[in-house]
Amino acid sequence: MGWVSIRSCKCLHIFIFVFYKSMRLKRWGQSIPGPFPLWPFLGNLLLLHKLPHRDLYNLSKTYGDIMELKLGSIHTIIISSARLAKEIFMTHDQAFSFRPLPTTLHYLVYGGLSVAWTHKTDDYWQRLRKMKVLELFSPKSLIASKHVRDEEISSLMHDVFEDCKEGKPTNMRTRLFDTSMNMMMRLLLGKRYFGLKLSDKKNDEFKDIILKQLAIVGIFNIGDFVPLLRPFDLQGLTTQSKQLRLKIDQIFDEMIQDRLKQNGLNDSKDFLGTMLSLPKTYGFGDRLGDNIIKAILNESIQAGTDTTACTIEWALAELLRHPQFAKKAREELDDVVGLERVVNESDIPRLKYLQAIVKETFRLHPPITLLLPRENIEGCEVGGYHIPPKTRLYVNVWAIHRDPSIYENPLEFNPERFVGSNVDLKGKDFQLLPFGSGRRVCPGYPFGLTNVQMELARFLHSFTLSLPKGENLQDMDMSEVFSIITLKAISLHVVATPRLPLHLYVAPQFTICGN
Ligand code: HEM
Repeated sequence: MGWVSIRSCKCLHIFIFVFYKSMRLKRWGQSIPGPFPLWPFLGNLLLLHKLPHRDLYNLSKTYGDIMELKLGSIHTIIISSARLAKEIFMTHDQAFSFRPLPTTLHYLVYGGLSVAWTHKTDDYWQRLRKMKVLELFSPKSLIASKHVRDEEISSLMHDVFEDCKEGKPTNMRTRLFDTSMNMMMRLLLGKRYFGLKLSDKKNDEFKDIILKQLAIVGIFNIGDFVPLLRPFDLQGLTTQSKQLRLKIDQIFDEMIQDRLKQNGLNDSKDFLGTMLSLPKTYGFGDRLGDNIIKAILNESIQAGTDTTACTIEWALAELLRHPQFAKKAREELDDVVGLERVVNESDIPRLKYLQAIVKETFRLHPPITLLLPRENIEGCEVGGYHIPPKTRLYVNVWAIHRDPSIYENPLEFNPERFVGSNVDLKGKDFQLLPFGSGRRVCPGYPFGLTNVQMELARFLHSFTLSLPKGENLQDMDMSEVFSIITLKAISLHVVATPRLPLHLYVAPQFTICGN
C-alpha cells in the first residue's frame, strides 16, 4: 500500500513537473530559471516573508540575476544585477514603462491620476510630470524654495539642541519625519503641520490621516496577487483605504475651495496655488480637475517624506557604529565651513566625504528596495529570454547594491569606496540606483538628495552624537521593516552635544504662518 502511494505520489510529481515545464516553455520560449510555483493560486508567494527583498536576493543566488516567479496569478521577473538593470533601462525602458496600481493606492491616488501611479507614460503623464519637475524641482524652483529647507533644518537643529538642554535623548525618527513633512507641506500647501507647539483640531486630524495612510500604502495586499481572495479583503486594507480616501477628500476639497475663494491665486507661492493658477501652461485647459490636484498632493506626501527621513536615520545609525567616518566628515566640515557659521547648500559641492557617506548610505539602505513595480506593454527579450507582455518587473536594487563582483566587502558600511569615484545617483550608474532609472526615474531626486545631504551635514557639524545611557553600539539594532519604504525597525534615539557657538542654534523665524 505504502509503495503504491509512493509510486502514485512520484507519478503526480512527474505529471506536475511535465505540465509545469510545458506551461513555462509555452509561455516563455526558453524558460527563465526560477523556483517551482508549488501552490495552486499562490504560486511562489509563500517564498516571500517579511523582508521580500532579502528573500529574493537569496533566491537569486540559486537562480541567477534574472528569475521568474509566479506571485499568485502574476508572472513576475526579478532583476538582481547591474548588467540586466542596464539592459532594462537602456533598451526596454519604453516596453517596461507601465505602472501596475495596487488596490490600496487605487483609492489613495484617485485611480492612478498622479505621476507615479499613472499606468502609461502617455501625454497626460508627461504634462503632469513636467509640471511637477518645473514647478518644484527645477534648479530655479529649488533656489526659490531654499529658505524653506534652511528654516526647517534650522528648526530641527534647534529642537535637538532643546532636547539636549533638557537632558533627554532625541527621538530621531520623529524629529526627522516632522522636518520632512513640514518641508513638503510648505511646498505643497504653504503651511506647517507637524511637531507644532500648539495643537489645533484640524491640523491634528490631517496629520492623523496622513500617518494612517503612510502606514498602509506599502503593505503587501494578498488580493492584488490572488484575485479570488480580493472580494474578501482579508487584511482589511481596501476598507481602510476607502475610509481614508473619504476623509482625505473632505480635507483637500476644503483646502481647494478656501484657496479658490482667495484673491490673487497667482501670488500663491505653493504648489496648490500653481496647480490652480497655471493649468493652461501645462496643457490642462482652464482648470485642473480636483481629483488630479488631490492625487498629486497625496502622492507627494507619500513619496517625498519618509524616503528622505529614513535615509538620514540610517546614515546617523551607521555613523554612530563607525565613528571613524563621522570624525573624517567633521574634519572636512570644519575645514570647508569653519565653526563660526552653519553649513549652506553652496558648501555641498566641496563636501566630498559627506557626499561619499550619503552614497554609501543609499547603497546599503536604499529606501525603495525593489523600486516601484513595472509591467511590460509589449513582449521583449531580456538577458536572452523572451518576456511576454504583461509581465511584472521588480528590480532588486537592494541585491544589486550588495553584488560582490562590483563592491568589495559589500555588506560593510564603508564610504571610502566612493571617495574619488564618479558614480552618481542620477540613475545612469546601474550599480547604484536608489532613485530608479529610465523615464520613470524619481523626479524628486534633486530635492530628496539635497535634503539628505544638508540635514546630515548640519547634524554632523552642529553636534557630536552618542547613544543614550545604558545602550551600547555592539547591541545596536540594525534590522529593517519592509514597506513601500524600508525603515529601520527600531527608531534611533541619540544624545546630541552641541559643538558650535550657541547663537547658531536659535529657532528660525518662519516666513509663513503655522509655527
Ligand atoms: C531620498 C529621497 C527619495 C528616494 C530615495 C526616492 C526614490 C524613488 C524611486 C526608487 C522611485 C521609482 C523609480 C523607478 O520606478 O525607476 C521613485 C519614483 C518617484 N518619486 Fe521618488 N524618491 C525620493 C524622493 C522623492 C521626492 C521628494 C518626491 C516628490 C515629492 C518624489 C516623487 C516621486 C515620484 C512622483 C515618482 C514616480 C515617477 C514616475 O513614475 O514617473 N520622490 N522615487
